[in-house]
Amino acid sequence: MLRLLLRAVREYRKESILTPLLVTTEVAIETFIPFLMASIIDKGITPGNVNYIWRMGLLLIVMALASLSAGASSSWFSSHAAAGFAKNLRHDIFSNIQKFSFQNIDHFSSSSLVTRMTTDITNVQNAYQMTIRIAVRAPLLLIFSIMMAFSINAQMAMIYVVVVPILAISLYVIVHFAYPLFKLVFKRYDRLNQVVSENLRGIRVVKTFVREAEEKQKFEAASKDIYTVFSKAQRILSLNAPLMTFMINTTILVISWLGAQMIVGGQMQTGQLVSMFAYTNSVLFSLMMLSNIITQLSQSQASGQRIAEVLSEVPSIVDPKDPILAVTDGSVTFDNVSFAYSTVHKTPILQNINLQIPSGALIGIIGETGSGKSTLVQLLPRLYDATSGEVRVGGVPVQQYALAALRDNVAMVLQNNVLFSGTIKENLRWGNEQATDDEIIAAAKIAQADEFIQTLPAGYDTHIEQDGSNVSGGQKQRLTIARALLKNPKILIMDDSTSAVDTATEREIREAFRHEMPQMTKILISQRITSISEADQIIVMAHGKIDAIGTHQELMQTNVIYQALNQSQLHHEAQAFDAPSDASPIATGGGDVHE
Ligand SMILES: Nc1ncnc2c1ncn2[C@@H]1O[C@H](COP(=O)(O)OP(=O)(O)OP(=O)(O)O)[C@@H](O)[C@H]1O
Repeated sequence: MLRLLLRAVREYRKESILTPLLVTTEVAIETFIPFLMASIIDKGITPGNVNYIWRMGLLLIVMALASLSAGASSSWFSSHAAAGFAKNLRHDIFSNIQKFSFQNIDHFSSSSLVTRMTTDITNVQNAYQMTIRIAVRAPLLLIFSIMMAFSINAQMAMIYVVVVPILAISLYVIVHFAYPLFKLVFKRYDRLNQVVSENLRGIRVVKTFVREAEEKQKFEAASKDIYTVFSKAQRILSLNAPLMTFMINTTILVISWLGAQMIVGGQMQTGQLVSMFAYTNSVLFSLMMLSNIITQLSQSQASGQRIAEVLSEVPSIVDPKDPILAVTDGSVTFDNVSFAYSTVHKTPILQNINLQIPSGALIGIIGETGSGKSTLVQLLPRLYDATSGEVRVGGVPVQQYALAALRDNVAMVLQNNVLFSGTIKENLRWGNEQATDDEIIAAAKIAQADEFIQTLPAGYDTHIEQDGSNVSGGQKQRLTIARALLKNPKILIMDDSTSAVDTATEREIREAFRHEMPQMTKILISQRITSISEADQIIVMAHGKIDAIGTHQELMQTNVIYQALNQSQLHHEAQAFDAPSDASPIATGGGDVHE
């Protein structure tokens, strides 16, 4: 784990090395100062040697200044190095996430990835700064002070041999119990992030369904969970402070008592006792620092592990060794394909799919919800890879293509596709950065988006808000279709992506597809029979299998599921027709069904 994280030090190596070097200088000078003080007292003050006091006093000031500047610069370098290290870590994680397949993202969940990129990185940044500065300073101060104390009075310094191991063992026990709780805290943070991001993304739905109170409850439960675990961990850690204080006071008491005896017995001088106090303070202070470091590092260890997990996650879908860069046509073959989302829970979502789609065909896919329609088409641009069997596009197994080439040629429009903040033109150019204005308008015309874009005050330069919140559901869908068309793909998949478009406009889109892009294979997934009834072939999916393939007429004759779907939709339409006009869900020409 450590090696993986430390790769992010990179250009901050110089600062990371300079910091401990400066800290060593600081500590070496700092521990020599009490020794000098003792000698000023015993050789200067006690015998009244003013000259000695001046000389040593001056040296003392120089040493104090040197220690101060070494300390200050080490502190500056350490914060600079830690901030840079965190910046690089963030960059590395983000770059790796960009390579993740859907499967990799499913593995972590997006809210957990957010916690890892924010809270966890801040923890590791603090830990790094601590490691290169205080984690060097504390043990050095401990060792140097013990050495100096032994050189002054070995008998008295023996007290450290008792105190240090007692504290070390108690610290180990405390951290041992606190560490698992900190690991748990971060899992709770994931949950909190999930609640918050879900709420913010769905704020309109929350308000429409008046679910604010429930959402608040969900948030409070997640927040309380963090509080409970965190305070339990802190309760264990809080044992640390009284233990330290007890040990410090006992040690000072023992040294005072022993020191008084020795001075009276003539085995020790006053200056030496003063410096022993100073070293005792340093030893105990460094132990306190060490205990803080250990507890802090134990918290950060959980964060480090979570970051390392993301960094070491191998993208499950990558380019092959000698990738094919061109897709020759839009034909599709599924050769005995089965698929399961998780390698752990192996329940197959698709089972033994065999399918041949000729290039340029218009294919409809229908089936009850959860029957595997979206899963089936997601295998084409390799959003997921088949668990067994082979998926071919243009006669070539999809795994043999360069991912960019494959995805440029297999465009997908999802039901809830996303628009980004920027102008309409900028959004459409996601499909093709080089697209001319004429090409953009042509694609928008096919997607039946041009008409409404022209009515907007700034036309194609109209600004789209984040998530496309200032356009209607149907307008958004038409823009995302235009964006996909600009790729000029060999295969266009529309996964329920006209669900919010009224039926008349939807028909115009289909007509435009037929006339303007006959070479392109078009795969339309829909819940509405009217959306796919004109397709060359319709695939009926049920429970992850193909139940039937045929034209609308054939399926109406032979397929029970298709007949049932048709029947229920006719029934719904009739009900809608009978209903009072202001309650009618049937949209009329040009309007969209709002989300
Ligand atoms: N990322 C995922 N991880 C695990 N299971 C999933 C995932 N996506 C879908 N599933 C499961 O796979 C099954 C098929 O889902 P899929 O989205 O392919 O169905 P669908 O026919 O497109 O449904 P709908 O018409 O409602 O969109 C469902 O049982 C669903 O719960």
